[in-house]
Amino acid sequence: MAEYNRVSECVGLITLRNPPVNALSAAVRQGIVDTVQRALSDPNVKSVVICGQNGIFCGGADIKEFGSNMTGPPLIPMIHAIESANKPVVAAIEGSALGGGLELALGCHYRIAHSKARLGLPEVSLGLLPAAGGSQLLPRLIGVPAALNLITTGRHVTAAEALQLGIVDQVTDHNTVDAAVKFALSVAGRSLDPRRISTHPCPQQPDLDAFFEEVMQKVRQSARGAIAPIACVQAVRAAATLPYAQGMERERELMATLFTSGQARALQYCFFAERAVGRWRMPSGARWDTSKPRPVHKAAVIGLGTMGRGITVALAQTGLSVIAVETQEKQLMEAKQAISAMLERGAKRRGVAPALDGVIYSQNIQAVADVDLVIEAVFEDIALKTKVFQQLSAVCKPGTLLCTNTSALDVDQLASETPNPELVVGMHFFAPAHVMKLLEVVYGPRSSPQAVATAMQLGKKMGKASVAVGNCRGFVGNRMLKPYIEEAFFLLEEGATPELVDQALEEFGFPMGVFRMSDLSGLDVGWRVRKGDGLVEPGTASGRSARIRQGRRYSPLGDLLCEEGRFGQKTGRGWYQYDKPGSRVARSDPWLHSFLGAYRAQHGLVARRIDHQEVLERCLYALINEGFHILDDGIAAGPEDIDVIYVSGYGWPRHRGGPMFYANMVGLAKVLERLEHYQQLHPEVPHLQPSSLLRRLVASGSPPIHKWGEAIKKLHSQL
Ligand SMILES: C/C=C(\C)C(=O)SCCNC(=O)CCNC(=O)[C@H](O)C(C)(C)COP(=O)(O)OP(=O)(O)OC[C@H]1O[C@@H](n2cnc3c(N)ncnc32)[C@H](O)[C@@H]1OP(=O)(O)O
Repeated sequence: MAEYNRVSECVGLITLRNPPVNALSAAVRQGIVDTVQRALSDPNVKSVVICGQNGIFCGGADIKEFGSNMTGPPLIPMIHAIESANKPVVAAIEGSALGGGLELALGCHYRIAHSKARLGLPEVSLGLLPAAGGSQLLPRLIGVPAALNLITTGRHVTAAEALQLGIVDQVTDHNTVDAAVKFALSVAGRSLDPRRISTHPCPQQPDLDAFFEEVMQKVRQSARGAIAPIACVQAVRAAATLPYAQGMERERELMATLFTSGQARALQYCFFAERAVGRWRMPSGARWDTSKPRPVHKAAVIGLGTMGRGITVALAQTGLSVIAVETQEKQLMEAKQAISAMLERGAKRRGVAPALDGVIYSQNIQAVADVDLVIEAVFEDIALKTKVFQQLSAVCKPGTLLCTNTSALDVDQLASETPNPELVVGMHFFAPAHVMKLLEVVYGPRSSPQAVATAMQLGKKMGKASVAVGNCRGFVGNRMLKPYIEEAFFLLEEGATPELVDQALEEFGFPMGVFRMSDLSGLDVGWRVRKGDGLVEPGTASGRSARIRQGRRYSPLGDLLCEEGRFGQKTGRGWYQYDKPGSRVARSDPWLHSFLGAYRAQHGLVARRIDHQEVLERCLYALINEGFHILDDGIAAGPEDIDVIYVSGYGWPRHRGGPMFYANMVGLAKVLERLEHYQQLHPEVPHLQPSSLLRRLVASGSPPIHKWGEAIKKLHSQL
């Protein structure tokens, strides 16, 4: 797990070998301890180089070990032994040096990095802090503000930035190990005292108390309830104020609290879930590892409204050539300007040239004749989309994949209007499409595995968290959102205010509660959908019967606000009021409160006191319950798919792992009991009726989330 060789006669070369990322498993740690000892005791060795095999230095501690009893030598004494060695130790950093990997490098006396390497202390994103000395060493090396920035955000820096910050001593474009060996030879015999970071004083920070108070306030605000960023600040403060040994003790104490926390479990679950969704599978048995994607060199986007523009940018930024089609001349001109501006801004941010020449604009759908894949993003109207699909089928070369960016329409129905339904999939982007991480790849019963594989691969290229899901109304994300929003409306009828509901959800960790979100996205969006579903009626009727539509409880509150022209931020009024249309600062609106009072009186509803717990239970458990229906229906292959969708596209707080992980943490029996409780109180609300899968999982002993897949298979086979 760590190989030892002597090179250039007097350099001991230690190579970490633990594919794919040389994580510091027990065996690797043991290997390092043994090989360092060997190098230090070999009189022929004058200096030592540590590197990793296969172009990656080290991805840090082995995260898979965290859930089990840790064995093998601990990291901290291992790193201290390297630092206190009497021969120079040089880290040769290729690929990544992350977390414990960077801490290992900080224990070395010198660091040489390849120009393409990335370095960072991302422990915070796993609910932890750099507790192998990173929180104490990095501030001593690069100063408190820079170290705080890296440690509290977990961001990875390039080799160039690492050099500028003083994390590495040299950057090379050539063979890093060769450069490190040469360097190691050049420093052999030099005094190592100045190179031992733990002995450095932490650079002075003026107005220390005020500085840390301000940092803590900012971090608390952005953490939205996450505890690790706060512990990271506390640990760095210890580095700035305490001698090294005491700082290390503080680091250990803080880590002890984080290590066993539910948040750390949630965040580590997210890490693996994001990787697991790439291993997609369909109910037909088709899978990621047996389905070969088609090459996509040239793509097209049809319809250049907000979504089409974002999709064009996302595609062009991957280096594809894109034909962007919009039939309306004025709209095409506006889109061209907007897309160019987005590409320029993105390129500036990433320090590259904008891919302006990668996009060709056309008013004519014939221009897409030779593309490999088309993404249709026209107005959400089935007749219009059907017409576009028929045109595309006639125009495109054989084998072109036809993708629709619908958020609600039936992908299978569209597919059935084309001669090659196997080439049709949904690619459901989220606005703004070039920014939002999530992509739902929607397959119908006739979509070919190759079409799904191609869309998934393209999503990955665009940097999206791409999740393959089955076709149903709202797919996964929006289908689960519906009961969540409906419960929020019902809570208003029963006595809550938008402020109360939003506060409960924001304290839970959502960036915005239901109503502030609805004001941002526009109340008219849902109104149009409800009208299409035949749910909207004139608002004059009163009483309970006026609030039962299509046999179930219905709240017309959103419709009534739309009838008043209150569409949210864009009209300056919605669930809140705004200084002017387009303004973003929501203020409580007395009009809305009297409107709610009048509405309750009209319908004979008596307002009661509603607390945060009820808001959370009703909104979140209704959403989770729909998640169980989705699993039972086979629309999502596993709970990880649902959780990745919610964390990357719907603002579910990552430190709570996603809705299904949250249900697992709360306990399935408790979720079931609360749903049963609310269902008894609200029998006319079907979405509070516990899903049969939830009942069956509880009856089978509430298996932990990583065993749900197995349990679901078993339960289905018993049906
Ligand atoms: C205390 C805590 C300490 C001391 C720590 O060190 S905590 C760990 C800190 N390190 C990290 O957070 C790094 C995590 N890894 C990554 O960011 C990336 O994997 C990478 C940048 C190192 C490489 O990225 P990429 O090439 O895209 O590869 P994948 O991300 O797809 O990973 C490949 C497989 O390796 C598994 N993996 C990655 N890192 C670790 C790790 N530290 N421990 C265990 N396993 C790791 C990853 O899960 C992939 O496997 P599968 O899940 O696909 O089976």
